[in-house]
Amino acid sequence: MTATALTWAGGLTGAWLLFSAGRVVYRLFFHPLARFPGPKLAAASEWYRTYYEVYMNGGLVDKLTELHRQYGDVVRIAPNELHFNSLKAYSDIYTNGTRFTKDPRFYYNMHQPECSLTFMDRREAKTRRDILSPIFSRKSVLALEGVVANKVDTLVRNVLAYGTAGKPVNMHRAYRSCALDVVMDYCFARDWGALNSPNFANWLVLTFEEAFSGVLVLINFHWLYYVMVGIDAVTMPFSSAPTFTSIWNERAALLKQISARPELLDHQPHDTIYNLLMVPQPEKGQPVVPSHFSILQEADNVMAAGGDTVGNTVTVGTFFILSNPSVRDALVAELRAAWPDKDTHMSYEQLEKLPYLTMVIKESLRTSHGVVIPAPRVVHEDATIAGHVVPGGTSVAMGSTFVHYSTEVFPDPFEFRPERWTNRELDQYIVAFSKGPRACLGQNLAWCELYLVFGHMFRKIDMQLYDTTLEDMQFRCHMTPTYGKKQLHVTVKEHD
Ligand code: HEM
Repeated sequence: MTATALTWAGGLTGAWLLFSAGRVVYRLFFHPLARFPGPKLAAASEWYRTYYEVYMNGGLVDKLTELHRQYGDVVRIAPNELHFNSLKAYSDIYTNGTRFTKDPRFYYNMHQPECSLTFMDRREAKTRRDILSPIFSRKSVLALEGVVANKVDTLVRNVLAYGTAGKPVNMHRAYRSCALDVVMDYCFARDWGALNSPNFANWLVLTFEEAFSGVLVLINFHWLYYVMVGIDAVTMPFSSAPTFTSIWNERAALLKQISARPELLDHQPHDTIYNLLMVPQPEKGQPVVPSHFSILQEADNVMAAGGDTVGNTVTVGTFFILSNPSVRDALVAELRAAWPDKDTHMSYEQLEKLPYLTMVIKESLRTSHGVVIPAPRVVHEDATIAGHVVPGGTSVAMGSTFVHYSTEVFPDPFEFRPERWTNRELDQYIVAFSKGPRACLGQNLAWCELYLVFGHMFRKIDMQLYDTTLEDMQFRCHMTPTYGKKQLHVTVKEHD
């Protein structure tokens, strides 16, 4: 290197160091959030949050619990971000009437910017929700209940086969296979067949298992996405193994066919999301058909949103029911009394009327949390959240665990106690589906799945925990909770 080049390099490094030091001083003393409590390192740099999210492998939520104990109900967790811990704050941030929008730092970096989950513009988000809502309405779910019931029958049959063979079953994968098969059929009229894969180890179930643990890495180091796409493009021609890209390509080909021959939409076994997305609906704000890129992203989104979440809820619920004999006995007794002959049909609407089953499901949602990472929202103009005046431009959030473990409403929050739900006032504190204008769009479908899976599994199968302890249910806080490698295993035999 020549002397001139060295001088330039030294000068640029010096300028960068000076700029960085000035920025830290600004953030610590002059930034609009400087008056909020929290660790100085968090106020100085985004790397603090990244450290806990990525290097501590989904450890941010545990750290936030510690920080709230130290600093109170609001903590500055990054130069421009606040995290809250109070019931009032949750309602101020997320419920109806909020004007806050999704934070691009988080949602844009998922690299799916044109789907219901990630639209940041409120109008675009509302339009897409209005378009998709009919397929996820209670009416549609009841009309397509057979799709769900069919997968649940396969789940029960295939799980029982392990009992006949005298082998334990990986229930976490069995449940996630069921949820994936439901979403594939319900949204795309496609028989995916994950439930028929040996050991419930379908490649897509395994891929999601890996992908959910990696979401926070991708959000923090978003350039990695392009590396992954590049690797996929180079390796795909030499491999016959299916990937996300192959599903994308297959769907893209289907969209082309539908565009050329819209009558194909009438020849599916039942309506799918394409019936709603592939036609103009000006009255709902969709004057023209969205781009294929956007429709493909939506397809990926519902596929991801519907599998892991339902699977986690039934896994966690099953573990706690089996660990608490009094809960299991009460649930089985209720199901037997209402459904003496298990070979007769039992519908979603009949199961919904069972009070103990309903309380078990609510407790399972509370202890599995839905999306566990605090979902960040941007405050555009100065706003008051739980009595704190928050300057416009700030990113605010509150994770679902902070509601679900609040001792104010849930005494002994780490205990699995379905009876607590006899108090219907508590229903407002189930936030597994989030709340307000961006709450889960698929929650009617999710409730139907939860009733049918819990109802049929516990009426028809006698399960015992196999080599699974409370320790295996400890989760890391990635986007959804992710559990250890051992996973929930049970031994099974048929109930009479
Ligand atoms: C127990 C099951 C489920 C839970 C706990 C759950 C939870 C959630 C949560 C917490 C959100 C908000 C995420 C955020 O604010 O970033 C969400 C959004 C969403 N969920 Fe679910 N979900 C479940 C099942 C499903 C199913 C079965 C589907 C559809 C097949 C679905 C589709 C969606 C969609 C499309 C969104 C985006 C909504 C928007 O941003 O406007 N979910 N879900």
